[in-house]
Amino acid sequence: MTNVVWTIAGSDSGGGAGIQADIKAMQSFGVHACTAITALTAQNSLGVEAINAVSTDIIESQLLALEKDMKAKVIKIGMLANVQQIQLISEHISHYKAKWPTPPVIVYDPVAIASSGDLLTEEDTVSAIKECLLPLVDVITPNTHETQLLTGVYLIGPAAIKEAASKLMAWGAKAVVIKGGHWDYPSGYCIDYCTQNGEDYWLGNEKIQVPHSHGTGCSMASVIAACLAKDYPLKDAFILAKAYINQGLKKSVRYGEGIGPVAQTQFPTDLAHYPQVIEPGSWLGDELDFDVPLDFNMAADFAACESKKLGLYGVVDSIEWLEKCLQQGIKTAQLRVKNKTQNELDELIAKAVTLGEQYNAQVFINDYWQLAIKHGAYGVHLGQEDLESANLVAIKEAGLRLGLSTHGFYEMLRAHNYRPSYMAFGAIYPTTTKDMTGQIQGLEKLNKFAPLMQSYPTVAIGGIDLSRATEVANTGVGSVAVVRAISEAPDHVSAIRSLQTAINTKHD
Ligand SMILES: Cc1ncc(COP(=O)(O)OP(=O)(O)O)c(N)n1
Ligand SMILES: Cc1ncsc1CCOP(=O)(O)O
Ligand SMILES: [Mg+2]
Repeated sequence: MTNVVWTIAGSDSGGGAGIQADIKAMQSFGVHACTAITALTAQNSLGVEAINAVSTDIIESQLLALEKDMKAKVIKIGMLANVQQIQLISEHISHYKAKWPTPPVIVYDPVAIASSGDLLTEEDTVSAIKECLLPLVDVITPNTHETQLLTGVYLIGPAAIKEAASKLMAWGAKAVVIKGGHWDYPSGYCIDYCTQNGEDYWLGNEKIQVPHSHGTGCSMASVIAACLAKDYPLKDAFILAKAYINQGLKKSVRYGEGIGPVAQTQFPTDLAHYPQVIEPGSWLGDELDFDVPLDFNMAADFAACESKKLGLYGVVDSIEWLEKCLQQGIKTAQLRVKNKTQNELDELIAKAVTLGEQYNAQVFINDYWQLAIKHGAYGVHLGQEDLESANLVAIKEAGLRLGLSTHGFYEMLRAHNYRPSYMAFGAIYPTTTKDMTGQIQGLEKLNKFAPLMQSYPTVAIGGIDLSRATEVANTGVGSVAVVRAISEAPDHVSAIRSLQTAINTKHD
């Protein structure tokens, strides 16, 4: 079942949208696409000439064949041509959710209007969608026209987008992605919105002005489905889908005389295709009426580290261990202490700073940025949650370096807004040092993070030991951060030497 995704959708004879787009987009993200076709549309780049809904019997035969042998981890639903089809699909999905050992995740792209402006579904379908299908949907991905059609909310601004999403969730959808390709708010920009578990995510970039955008909606939903099948969190799937579409728009070419298809490419590896994570205080944040953040929260372009490659990075919880690491020639280290009193912290951090200077090493202080500033530390390491509370302006003005933790693509792009001194990716492997449940990234993702963030010094952390150090370094990440691989080693001197050798050893 791993990585099997079904698409239940209409065929587009022009090859740009529908089933044809879905298969190609899913393929680009390394999942296997199975299909159940709901309509045989006759269309080309100029418009839709016929719809030709497939009978419910024929749809059902496709679903039964797949269910027997190729159960899906994620099911993406696209064009449903009439009420009977909506009812049939809803019945089957209810059955899968109740009976399959692992219930499938349902991504519903409520395809209603083709990019040519033609209606693709009968007009009486909206109430059937709300009553039968939405309660079964994990992620719904309408564009702004479809959102208006389903909710009746006229999308005059961000508050209306949120209101419409709330309606979709009140009808049962667990999460909502509203695709902003047709929105033009603010003018000249493309803004997309996602909401899940009470969190809002907004992405934006300048509109890519190309005529060939046919299939962008289907492709975006398909990439989301594929990424969910690969266990990416929705916010990461959202960002990757948007980057994939941006890349496809830039690479699109003319086929036919009208609106040609978005190009189906590959995993986006160029940062230029990625959208901006919109945060309070940014220009787009202001346009979207985000609450203005505290002044001290807005800072970017932190002091640079000595070199791009930080090498073996020892993360320690005592002054004794810090000195042992520095004595063995480690040049990047972090004092990461928890549960100490203010007086203890003051003394520890002062000592850590002195040791760093003595050994000419880059010693970062985890969490305690005020004391790091007070004692003139080399730098501080902060987590994503600290970004809202730490005085980033004071850290920057004091000339301290800033290292930021990231767990996934969304957090990485968010961290990029601050232009930190280095970017850390974790947890790469399971670890017992810290509870990282649901946040294990693995080597495949690290292989994507490191080149995307190649303008920064990069650090990998979490579960790295001698047996894994070389494969981690081979991703191109410039530093390997470890806790237990040093502190729990029977002989820390030889452990440090072996780790140093392992991360400097490239093999194919
Ligand atoms: C190099 C490096 N990367 C990540 C972390 C984790 O920092 P944070 O998210 O602030 O979590 P805690 O360490 O405070 O538990 C780190 N410390 N160092
Ligand atoms: C602090 C931290 N942040 C992400 S994983 C981790 C702990 C890494 O410890 P270890 O190297 O022992 O797995
Ligand atoms: Mg921290």
